[in-house]
Amino acid sequence: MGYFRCFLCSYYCSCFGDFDTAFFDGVYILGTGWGYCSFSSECSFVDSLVCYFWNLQVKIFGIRGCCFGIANMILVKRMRETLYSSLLLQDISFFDNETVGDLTSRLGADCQQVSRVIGNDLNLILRNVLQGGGSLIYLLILSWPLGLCTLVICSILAAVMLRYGWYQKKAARLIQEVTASANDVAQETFSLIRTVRVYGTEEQEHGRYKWWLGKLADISLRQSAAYGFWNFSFNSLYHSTQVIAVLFGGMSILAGHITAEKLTKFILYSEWLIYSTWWVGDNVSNLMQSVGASEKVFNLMDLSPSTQFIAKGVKLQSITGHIEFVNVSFHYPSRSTVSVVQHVNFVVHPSEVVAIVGLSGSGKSTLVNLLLRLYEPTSGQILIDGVPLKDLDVKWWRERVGFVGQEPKLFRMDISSNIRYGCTRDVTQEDIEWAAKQAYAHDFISALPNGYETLVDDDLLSGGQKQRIAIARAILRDPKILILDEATSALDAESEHNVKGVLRSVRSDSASRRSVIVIAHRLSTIQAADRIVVMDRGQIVENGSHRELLLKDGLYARLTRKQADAMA
Ligand SMILES: Nc1ncnc2c1ncn2[C@@H]1O[C@H](COP(=O)(O)OP(=O)(O)OP(=O)(O)O)[C@@H](O)[C@H]1O
Repeated sequence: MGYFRCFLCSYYCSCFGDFDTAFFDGVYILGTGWGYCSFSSECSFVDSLVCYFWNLQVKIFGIRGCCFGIANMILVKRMRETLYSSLLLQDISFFDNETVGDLTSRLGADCQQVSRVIGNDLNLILRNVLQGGGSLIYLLILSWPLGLCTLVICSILAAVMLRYGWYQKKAARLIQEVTASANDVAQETFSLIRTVRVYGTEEQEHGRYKWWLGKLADISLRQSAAYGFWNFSFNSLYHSTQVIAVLFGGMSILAGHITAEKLTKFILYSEWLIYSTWWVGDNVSNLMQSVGASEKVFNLMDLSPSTQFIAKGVKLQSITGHIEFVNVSFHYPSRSTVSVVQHVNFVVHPSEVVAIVGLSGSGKSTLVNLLLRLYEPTSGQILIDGVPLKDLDVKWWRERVGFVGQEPKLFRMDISSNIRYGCTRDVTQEDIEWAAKQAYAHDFISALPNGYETLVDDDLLSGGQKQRIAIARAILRDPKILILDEATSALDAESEHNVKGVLRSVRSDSASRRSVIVIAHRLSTIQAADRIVVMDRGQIVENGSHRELLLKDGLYARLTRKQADAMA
């Protein structure tokens, strides 16, 4: 019996808390964090030794903490992975509505919050519920009227805590939104630091960030006030249990209903109970905070991927490069009332070079976005070799398209890796250098201290150098369809002339010739195109060769004259 009691006591001590002193039905245990078990009159030496090792085992190996830690680590890793891949597979229009700061906050701080729930809060809640439950049972056994009084006080405490937890959840959500907005401001300012410096808007940017920090401080202030109220409630209720215990317990002793020893035990256990309630409440409010923080994370994780990635599309045996826009209209999802492209019809024949020109904002890049399937037409369709583009396997299609955009972006990696980026075939260093030579990038790359191994990012090279690397990237893919959206605007005239010749056909045999769509504002550079499509306010207004369009004397002729006048 002594062994059993001693075992229970030490197990209780080791599992439910690091108590300095614990009473259990007359057995006096000196328990510390290491589960040191003292000898009592009822425990034999062997009993105490077994209990001691049991405690040691629980504490040293920290089975419970270790399990929670591992579960937490696995879960957070999976969460981050799932969230990241869920975001990567969203439609481009999703990113039009979300900010980078917000998404990175979700991946970083928010996932960390969830980790805290799993690793700490749940663990502590479990421990304290067990400890509080044990104390309550023992209190009721000691004296049920006093036990019930303590239970009522704990219930009030629990009610205050629930309210406090609800408030914390709301505050956490607000804090997250405001933090994400502050992050956005900082991210934007640092990425546009050159513009900020040139326009001298450091103070203005500081003010913008400070405004969000002020909002954050405001919410935190209210959170602190709520915490103060909560703490006050706890202290008042905690002391009232002691007052009740001493008052009624003292009267019961005088009446001879309970002994002084029982009252001492009662006070100690009621302290345990109320502290357990406090801990549970505190952890539940943390849990609520984390739930508030993780709600958006879970919503984002639940998003289904873009239909492009779900649908199993057609992979053609070969592709000639015949592109046809059939009555295509489109509006961006974020501006559903503004039609950006209206009833567009035109054809690009295999190996043809077609230039798209027009005033700024007339919808040229939008046509390219549709061809790349970054967005789907609102009506009409695009046919590739007679097959609707939306029926093609999106990965297969993109592997066959080379694209150089207006402002090429480089990844923070070496130049070789940047040129190789997205290339699905095996390429050697010679292939990379060959592509760089074609793009007239080899000379400047070789002049860099580490040559092709030089680490670059979006800020470390000139606009023209970045364009050359992006062109080399496109050339290396050897695509059947090449799209150049102001791809050579930052090159000097000579390089532009040379690069354009290369882009039209990297190899001279006709099998390797490609269809090229080129968008350019500098009209002198597209005169040699097989055909020129002229756009105005989302519609095609002219279509023909340079000579034919000049004879028409329409928008194209007007634009050409204006550019010639400006040069003069
Ligand atoms: N992601 C977007 N969301 C909403 N509207 C957009 C988006 N991208 C472009 N637009 C709008 O669509 C219209 C056409 O833009 P687009 O970029 O196609 O013009 P563009 O002819 O290529 O102009 P530029 O010659 O200046 O590059 C513009 O009015 C622009 O504001």
